[in-house]
Amino acid sequence: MQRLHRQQIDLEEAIHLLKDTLPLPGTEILPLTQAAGRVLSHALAATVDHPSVDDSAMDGIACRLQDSQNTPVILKLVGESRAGEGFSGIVSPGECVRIYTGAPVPEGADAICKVEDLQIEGDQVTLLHPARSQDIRHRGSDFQTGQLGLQKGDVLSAARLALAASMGHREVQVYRKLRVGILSTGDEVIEVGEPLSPGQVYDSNKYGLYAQLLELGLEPVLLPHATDHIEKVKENLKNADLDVLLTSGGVSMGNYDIVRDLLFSEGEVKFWKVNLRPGGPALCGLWQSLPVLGLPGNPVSALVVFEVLFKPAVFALLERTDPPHRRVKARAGKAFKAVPRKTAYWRARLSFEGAELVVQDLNAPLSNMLRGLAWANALVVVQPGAGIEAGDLAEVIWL
Ligand SMILES: Nc1nc2c(c(=O)[nH]1)N[C@H]1C(S)=C(S)[C@@H](COP(=O)(O)OP(=O)(O)OC[C@H]3O[C@@H](n4cnc5c(N)ncnc54)[C@H](O)[C@@H]3O)O[C@H]1N2
Ligand code: MOO
Repeated sequence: MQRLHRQQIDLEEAIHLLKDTLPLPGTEILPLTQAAGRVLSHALAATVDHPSVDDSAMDGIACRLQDSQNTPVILKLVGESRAGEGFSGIVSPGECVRIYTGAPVPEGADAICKVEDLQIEGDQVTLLHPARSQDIRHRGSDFQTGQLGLQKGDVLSAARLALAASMGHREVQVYRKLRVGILSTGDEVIEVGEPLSPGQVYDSNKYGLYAQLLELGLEPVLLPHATDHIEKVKENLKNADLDVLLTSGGVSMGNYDIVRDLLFSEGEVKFWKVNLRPGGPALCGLWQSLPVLGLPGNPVSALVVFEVLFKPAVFALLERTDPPHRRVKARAGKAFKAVPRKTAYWRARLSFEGAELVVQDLNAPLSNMLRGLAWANALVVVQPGAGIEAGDLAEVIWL
């Protein structure tokens, strides 16, 4: 068995080691309708120019700029340019063409006067205000053929999917979703819905982690609950076809901490214990080449370690171009205490007081107090030995 003693490491190092333990998922090609929220595995370049021609930004008339500056002025209407069907002639001096938004600007014209600034009577158009060249959208002014529009690691938001379509892509190549097993351990942990005897607790971690995995765009796989016996755990892992395993419970100093025992006796431990509160006993390693992240059993610890360790590691693995967290500075409404040698992540509530962001403690400091986490919309980051006094500016992760 590997020695049960391990040096505590900092969170940044833990994120790095975990990232190096996770497998890079393969890729798949998806139609745009199935790609929302997925991460691009390749950059995307435009296959067309956008706009594809010089077109009008306004409904109005197209004319020559030099004909239209001394208003009012009367121009002769000689035709029409509609979106999809342009005017085939040339706009000569003193002439104009009716034009609509998105329609090609005809040859000879270099300015647009919008319909609100015109009076049209038969083929006589009176411009009440000068036409503007700025109301022409030039070919390729949004993007040109070959120009990179999206990068590897970009998450496909609504606007990016729209951009992909606009650039001419019906399908995109994205990372497959990692299949992540969720395994709860602990003899006292029972399924919600069953009668609860004293000393038992409902399995909340399973559901919290399930939702966190969905939010992260991964595929959660619920495994049957394991009792505190190593053989049972191994049995549950058979045929599970996983890329990664998240366990909860059984990683601390108890005699029945089976995840810890499994990795130390039969696996390869990458790290055990992180300078973190909550979540100090987090454990990471390989078991039969399966990456395992052992989350502490305490419900707040399990979900916070997912948020501050697992999530950033997945972002780094996929080289996502967005940061895993929105970090802001906020005025502390109350003091937040430091923990010796550990970075603390206190559950808190962030809100605007006037123009200022203020962060309040939720008075639920213990790692079994799920109510506090459920109300929290922020984590206050307190560096070791550097407590935050009421009124100080605090570093905050906005959840
Ligand atoms: N002597 C020491 N004891 C403990 C230490 C330590 O450093 N020295 N660390 C403490 C910290 S910090 C944490 S966090 C916990 C982590 O313990 P485990 O990961 O081994 O978890 P368990 O002992 O199995 O359970 C802890 C706690 O959480 C409840 N639990 C477990 N699973 C679930 C679940 N799926 N849903 C809801 N609640 C769950 C369990 O009933 C326990 O109350 O260790 C400390 N001890
Ligand atoms: O650090 Mo343990 O994770 O609560 O309380």
